[in-house]
Amino acid sequence: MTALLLDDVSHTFGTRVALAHLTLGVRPGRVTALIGLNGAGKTTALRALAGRLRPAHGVARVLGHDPAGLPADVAARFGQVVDTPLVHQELTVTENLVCAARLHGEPGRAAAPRASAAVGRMGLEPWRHARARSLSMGNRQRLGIACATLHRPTALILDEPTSALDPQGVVIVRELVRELADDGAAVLVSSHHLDEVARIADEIVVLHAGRDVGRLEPGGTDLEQRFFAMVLDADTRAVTDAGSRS
Ligand SMILES: Nc1ncnc2c1ncn2[C@@H]1O[C@H](COP(=O)(O)OP(=O)(O)OP(=O)(O)O)[C@@H](O)[C@H]1O
Repeated sequence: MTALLLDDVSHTFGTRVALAHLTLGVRPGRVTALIGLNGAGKTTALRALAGRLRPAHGVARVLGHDPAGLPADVAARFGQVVDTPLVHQELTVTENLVCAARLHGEPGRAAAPRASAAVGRMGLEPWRHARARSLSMGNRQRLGIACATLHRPTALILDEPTSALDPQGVVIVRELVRELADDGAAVLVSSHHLDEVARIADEIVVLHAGRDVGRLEPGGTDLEQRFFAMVLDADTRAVTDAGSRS
């Protein structure tokens, strides 16, 4: 079964095309990376899966359901960090994690140990009792990822999860994502960093101007060169198509 699905999804903001006929699916146990230049459409694709945007055309599905109205038992198996993390600024790190555990259906007695384990896992011990609003950007990102993953989701979407992280945080997130996938989760992650996603992804989808313009083999060589060749080729085709229409 495809756990995360975008089927022929298109969306525009005014005249600006954000997504054009994007189809992709992530199966359990797989990590798919969406890679593209600024404005390529990565966040829009993830917002459609997070239920934050209803695409003008096409279908988004999380574990077989419309993400805008996930049943509670399905929401409890889903994790996401898209746009801003679901973190309450006035709560402490531990309180946020307990809250996230409860929201994802953990019984009361299990929430505190889950929160404690997540604090350790994400390297947040020194800030365990700090309010979220006082955290640095990187630690806020660590907390957001912890809140989205401490219930061990079977479907997970992460929008640029390492953008604010130091090298230690990058390794922590890399190992966490790979571990969840190896335990059977379907993970869709967006990034600008080819070398980073090449280490965790089973498949790399190149998005450009809202379109899927090709796939890169994570273990392949010259990824950067091949990425730019795909983007250039897509731009050349777009200009040629526009010319032949006029
Ligand atoms: N709320 C919005 N209103 C208007 N235009 C939008 C909105 N959200 C996205 N866009 C436009 O849609 C296109 C895709 O944006 P999106 O944020 O999905 O790209 P991205 O690949 O995530 O970019 P980045 O790497 O910079 O985060 C861009 O041209 C962007 O300007």
